[in-house]
Amino acid sequence: MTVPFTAGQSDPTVQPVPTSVVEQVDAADHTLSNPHRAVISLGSNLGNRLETLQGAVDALEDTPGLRVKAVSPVYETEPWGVEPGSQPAYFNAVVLVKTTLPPASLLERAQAVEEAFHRVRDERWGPRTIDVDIVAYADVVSDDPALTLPHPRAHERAFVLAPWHDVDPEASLTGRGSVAELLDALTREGVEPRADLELRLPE
Ligand SMILES: Nc1ncnc2c1ncn2[C@@H]1O[C@H](COP(=O)(O)OP(=O)(O)OP(=O)(O)O)[C@@H](O)[C@H]1O
Ligand SMILES: Nc1nc2c(c(=O)[nH]1)N=C(CO)CN2
Repeated sequence: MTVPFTAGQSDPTVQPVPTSVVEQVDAADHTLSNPHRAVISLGSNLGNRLETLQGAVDALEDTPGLRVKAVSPVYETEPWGVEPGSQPAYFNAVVLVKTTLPPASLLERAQAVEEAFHRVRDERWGPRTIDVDIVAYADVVSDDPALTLPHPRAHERAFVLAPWHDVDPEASLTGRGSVAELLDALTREGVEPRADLELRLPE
């Protein structure tokens, strides 16, 4: 007669799992069952800007583990950080999402969406068909250059804060203060709402 091993007792093939591994698995499980809010900024100043922004919203919604909860109005904005008149005007918008993806996977997905719209990277702040930036992910603060959170320049960009404020007037940017106050401190010149245009919230 074979006597089965009693779990956790004398089976020599069962090795103890290190506490660090248990903690990592628990953290991953927690993330999976606990969606986080994230704020994503979209910008386009080449090609059919509205169509591209809508394509990016739809591609985000098609991401497993991500739901788009809100889409902001569209703004037409002067290019920020470059010589005036050197680039076409942008369309900008912000989307609020809930996601079970960890921050690094969300960035990967954002970059895949940029690639799908043939975003070319040559000069810093060069014109682009689409830019997908992670403005904030829950209350995560990170100075990792590959993914800095919140986005290190979001607090000084009215083209991010104005649409974000429209969809979440109570929002705050971790470590910086309320979006409403940050926006008050900036000029809105060159950041014009385009009430004649609209992005659809995917069904
Ligand atoms: N919060 C963030 N969102 C998106 N990319 C980030 C973030 N933090 C760091 N990065 C890194 O920044 C790198 C450059 O990104 P990108 O080319 O989109 O910059 P940019 O949009 O031209 O400028 P900016 O960062 O000022 O918006 C990316 O490869 C990415 O790894
Ligand atoms: N108006 C505007 N200016 C920019 C934008 C943008 O989305 N809108 N994105 C940049 C790099 O992320 C640099 N400058």
